[in-house]
Amino acid sequence: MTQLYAVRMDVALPPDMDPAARGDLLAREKAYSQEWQRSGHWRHIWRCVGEYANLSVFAVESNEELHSILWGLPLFPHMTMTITPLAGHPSDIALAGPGA
Ligand SMILES: O=C(O)C[C@H]1C=CC(=O)O1
Repeated sequence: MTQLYAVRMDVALPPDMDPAARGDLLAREKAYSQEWQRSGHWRHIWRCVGEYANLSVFAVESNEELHSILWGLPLFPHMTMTITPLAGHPSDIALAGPGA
């Protein structure tokens, strides 16, 4: 069964990182992220205003699958992550039947 997770990723790159290496890393990160978005596993990605951070929603089959996707991020060694498993909310009108 598909499970939803909110993942906040905070990025901290070394300030003295070589600009070419930084550019290559970010290009690989973008390609990897967009591949998982196209597959439907990475449902949303939002920039956290004023921060080098994003808030993303993943749809995966297991903790292990999410771990594998996150572990593969080229930026993973430079990220701190906060992961929140999501459950349906009883007040969500999208989950209620007609007339509820
Ligand atoms: O910019 C970021 O938030 C970090 C990272 C996550 C996906 C991506 O393309 O970059």
